[in-house]
Amino acid sequence: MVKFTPIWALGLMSGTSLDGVDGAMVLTDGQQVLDFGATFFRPYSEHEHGILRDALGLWPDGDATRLQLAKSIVEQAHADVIAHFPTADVVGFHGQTLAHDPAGGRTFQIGDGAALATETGKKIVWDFRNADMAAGGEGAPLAPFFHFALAKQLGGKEPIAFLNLGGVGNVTWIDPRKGLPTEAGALLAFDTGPANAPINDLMVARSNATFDEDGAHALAGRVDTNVLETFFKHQYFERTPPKSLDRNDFTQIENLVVDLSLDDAAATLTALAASSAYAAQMHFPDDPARWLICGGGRRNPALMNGLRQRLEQVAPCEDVGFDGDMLEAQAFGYLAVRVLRGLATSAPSTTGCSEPVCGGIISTP
Ligand SMILES: Nc1ncnc2c1ncn2[C@@H]1O[C@H](COP(=O)(O)OP(=O)(O)OP(=O)(O)O)[C@@H](O)[C@H]1O
Ligand SMILES: CC(=O)N[C@H]1[C@@H]2OC[C@@H](O2)[C@@H](O)[C@@H]1O[C@H](C)C(=O)O
Repeated sequence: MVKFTPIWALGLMSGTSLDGVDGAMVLTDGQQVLDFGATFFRPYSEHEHGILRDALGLWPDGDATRLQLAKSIVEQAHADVIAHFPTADVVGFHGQTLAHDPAGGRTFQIGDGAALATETGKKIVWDFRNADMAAGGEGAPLAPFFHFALAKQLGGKEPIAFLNLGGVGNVTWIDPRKGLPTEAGALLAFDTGPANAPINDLMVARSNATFDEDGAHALAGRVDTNVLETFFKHQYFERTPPKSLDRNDFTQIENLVVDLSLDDAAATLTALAASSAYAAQMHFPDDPARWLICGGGRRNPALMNGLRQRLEQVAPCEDVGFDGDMLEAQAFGYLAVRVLRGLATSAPSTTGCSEPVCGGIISTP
């Protein structure tokens, strides 16, 4: 392995739930993760959230006014976060995904990294997904190489899985006995299905809340097993990975629960999210010895109960010392350093690209 000097990278992530921008520092040489640093969360105001929500689904040739509004909110919010980290050597800027269509070979993250470099005076690595798509990949998920580094750090000898429960769920299966993430059999990664997005959409449509806090509604409701059965007829679950989703790929689920009470609908959508993770397992080479859960869904006891009923050895990633709110942001800091060093950020087993890809644009101030 070539030796690189470790640097502090700031990773920035604005996820599909549109709640705000996560920023997290990670010390890395692009291979090992040597330390974690400070973190910061900059929420979107209700007004900003509304504008971003309104822009979801737009492509670059969409309504220019809505796009411009969303773009300036995303860039300003990220500049605010960068200002909290004057010591960052480089910034990994994911941007905000507005639309993702892997079958059509296109993905769209809003936010101009070159403009951000000029504004903040920092070296910015951005546009992580397009090179992977150009090489025939899904463009997502991209956190798996970071998950691999974390699994190596844990030092276990058995396969483990990281499950991220954001708006959409994504999983990385890892064999930590392999030396490199690009090695055959080291990784398998893909989006599992809907996670929090349908639950949030239900709450927005039927209550004054934006999410089912602590799974209160789901815990009070009953799961409709007929809906579960209908849902799992969707061809996505059978499809061989790698595969990825757009946040809005499963919006028709709302129709499946329209006749249920709010509590029963929440219970059913929460069970769908848990069952999607279970369905993922059939694609793994081996059952993992442990499932480490990250993302906001790990705070939902109904969802965690659902996972524990279906899977062995489920634990929030805090149990092994990781920060489940910041893992995705840290991942993009880590990937930024890999891009600086010319190392791969995705592989055939993580996105379906034809060969390992080093994806990302480097913009200097
Ligand atoms: N206490 C809680 N109870 C229930 N659900 C919660 C709780 N805290 C967070 N969540 C859920 O987690 C979501 C946020 O998760 P997260 O921040 O991981 O999403 P994201 O990073 O935007 O999404 P993605 O990973 O898909 O890009 C919230 O919208 C909510 O649905
Ligand atoms: C296109 C896009 O932005 N996808 C996100 C989204 O949010 C979760 C899931 O869908 C995952 O595929 C990805 O994010 C994570 C950070 C990833 O690329 O690993």
